[in-house]
Amino acid sequence: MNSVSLWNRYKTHLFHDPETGLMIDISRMNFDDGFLAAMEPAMQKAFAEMAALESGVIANPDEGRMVGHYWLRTPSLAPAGGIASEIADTMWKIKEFASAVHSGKITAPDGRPFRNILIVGIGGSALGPQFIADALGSASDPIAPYFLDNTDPDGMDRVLSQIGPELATTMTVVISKSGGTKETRNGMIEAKAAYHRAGLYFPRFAVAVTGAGSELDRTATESGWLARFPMWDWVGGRTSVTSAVGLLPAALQGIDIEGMMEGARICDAMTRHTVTTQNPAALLALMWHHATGGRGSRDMVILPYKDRLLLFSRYLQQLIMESIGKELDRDGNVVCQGISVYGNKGSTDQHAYVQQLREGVNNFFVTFVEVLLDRTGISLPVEQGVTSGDYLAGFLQGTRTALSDKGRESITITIPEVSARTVGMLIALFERAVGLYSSLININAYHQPGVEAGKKAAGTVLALQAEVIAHLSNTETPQTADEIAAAIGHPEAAETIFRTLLHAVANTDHGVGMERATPLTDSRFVIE
Ligand SMILES: O=P(O)(O)OC[C@H]1O[C@](O)(CO)[C@@H](O)[C@@H]1O
Repeated sequence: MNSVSLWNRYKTHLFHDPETGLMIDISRMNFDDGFLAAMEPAMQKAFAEMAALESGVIANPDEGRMVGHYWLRTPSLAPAGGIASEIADTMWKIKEFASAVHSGKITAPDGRPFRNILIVGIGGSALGPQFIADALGSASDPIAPYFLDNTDPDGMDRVLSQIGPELATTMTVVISKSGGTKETRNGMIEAKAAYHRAGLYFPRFAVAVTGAGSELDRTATESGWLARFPMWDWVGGRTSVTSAVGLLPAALQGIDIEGMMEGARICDAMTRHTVTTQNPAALLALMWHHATGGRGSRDMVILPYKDRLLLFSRYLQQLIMESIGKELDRDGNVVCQGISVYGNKGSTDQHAYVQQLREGVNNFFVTFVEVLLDRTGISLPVEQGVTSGDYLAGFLQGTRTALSDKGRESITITIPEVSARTVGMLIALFERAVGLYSSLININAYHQPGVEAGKKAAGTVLALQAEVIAHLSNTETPQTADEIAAAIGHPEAAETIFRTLLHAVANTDHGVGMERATPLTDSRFVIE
């Protein structure tokens, strides 16, 4: 297509919301004239399903749950039963708590103001808070955020040593919807031990965000933690960023949570529109369908040209892949759906993998995120009449054109600036796009049965490890993995036992030693 035709296509398909400045450009997606019309009945069905979801039907039938993240921004939409007042009360409590911390009404036990928060959580209980903290944080924030989002001991040591003696003025916020996630439980135990080593009484520093009656909730109640905030079963982990999960850490950090909620609310209203071309989330969902054939045949590359949006792709990776990546459709057919999501930021990635995007395997579509405002204040020229920001904008346009010239597709989302409002808007935009797309491909976007398999298998490995250690404790003869497996009655588990013992040998915790052999799998293990 020549540049005049492309310009016409751009003008025809550009979505622009004058109130927020949000723009969605789908002109560089190569759908043909009939595509939108052909998809219209399916899209209308998706709108109807979305309206039913928002009205409180059981939209997640496998778990028997309503799906209510949109209510968080507009509580009046919630069905009767006290949900609206719970949402409002929690918002009020978050703001009160944060302002009491900022004003010094709530202090660390030694009377000094809290200076840091250590957020312990994983998946939806960490990715949203991390994205917001990085996108909207600044050096002048009253409180600095740190995260434990894994059960990696060295990772935890690194974060705790960064905090160092400031642990005495660090509040720990443990976030887990289920309250039983092992990685988060382990992070909490390690954090608690760090306070103990520093002579500090953990409950006076600890806050929980979790479901009522969960294991974490019970721990927090019984130990008298500083505060508890609720999570509800009608909010999914990956859509929980506008609940206490995302709002509490953000409010403590000093981020404008009202602005974020306003942005999300405005976008929610915009994406309820049932005229497809006036609904930016519907346009995204349709483009995903076009690009991937509705079967995930291409990857979604998220390329924000803004450092502050670096973590957006990681956040979206869970939102999209945990929602869409399903073996079965809603009728029980095996469909193995999904869209792979990756990305980082431009122009940095132009010096990494964009070479392949332009010339290599064409198995992706790009979603550029463009931010019009370069920085607060004016920029210095890096060349005659050209700023660093001009370069960033130029690189985005250049890459978009270079890809398009080679028939590689892209969507461009434009926002005026990175602010609490636009970040809230982006979050709501993709939440809705995921919901609409899941209707188009007939899958339940709100459960995650596949995650359970890995958790169960890990439990089996740890139970086996305990048996192996107990067995080795009762024998002085070094044994191979095969011998141990036979001796404990699990001959089928020799490989798992071998791998578990290699890990045990590398660490001093269990006192396991190894007599190396060739091949390595014939090595013998003993407790020394
Ligand atoms: O908040 P929780 O219950 O600790 O769960 C953390 C994450 O684990 C998952 O359940 C599975 O990965 C996610 O859906 C969720 O965001």
